[in-house]
Amino acid sequence: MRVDVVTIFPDYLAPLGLSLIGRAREAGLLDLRVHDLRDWTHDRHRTVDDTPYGGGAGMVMRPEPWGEALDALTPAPGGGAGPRLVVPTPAGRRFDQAMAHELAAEPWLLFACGRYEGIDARVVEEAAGSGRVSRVDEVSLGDYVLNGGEVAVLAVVEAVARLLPGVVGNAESLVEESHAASRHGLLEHPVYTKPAAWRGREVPPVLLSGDHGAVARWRRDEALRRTAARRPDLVARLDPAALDRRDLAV
Ligand SMILES: COC(=O)c1ccnc(N)c1
Repeated sequence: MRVDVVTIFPDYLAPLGLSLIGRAREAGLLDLRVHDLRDWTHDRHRTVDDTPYGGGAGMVMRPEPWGEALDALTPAPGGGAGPRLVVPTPAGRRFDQAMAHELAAEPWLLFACGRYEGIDARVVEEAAGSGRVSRVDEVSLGDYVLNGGEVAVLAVVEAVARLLPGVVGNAESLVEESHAASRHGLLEHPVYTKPAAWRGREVPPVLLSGDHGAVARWRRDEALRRTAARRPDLVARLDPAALDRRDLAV
């Protein structure tokens, strides 16, 4: 997978050179390229923003640098499949594990990191109709505001890259975690490791019992309990299979 990121703070994406994602890049599983939007400015001050039409506080990112950047980084219409353009914004569609899987199936993603009050709306309109990108998604991590899209890109790239074959050592661990489809929308159960007793707190005895059926039932019950307590919204959408304990006869 190729991933391009356009930002006025390239150093913000440095963490993508570390650990799991860094190894994926070294292994050639992820071709990550970070670009400075100011490379597509032409004035002495390398200006990327201006005051908003209609008034109001803050500044808006100018369309010209973005237009030139996207033209430079995407194939001309008819020149082959372009990237899926992803624009992190509080006004976007909610990012979730299902979207992570959707994006992980793409051969090429291009992230546009907005700053200030956002990017001139014509940039996304122009890209969507340009024939240079496969589609455009404005994506939100949740109902809160950041100063820029870079932090969101770090989160989305990690959530997506870890799903690529070969990136996570034990693919099995991808199956068991919260929000994975296999968990029917339940949150993950509590996890424990040695020592069996720590500061007077014992690991739940069922986990030491060796009874795999009882462990599976305990984990399912704990996942349900947690989900009901922390995410009642997910309970409303629960897949009935999540409640079916017949499949726990391991
Ligand atoms: C500038 O971008 C944001 O503030 C942002 C991006 C994605 N998700 C959010 N919740 C905020």
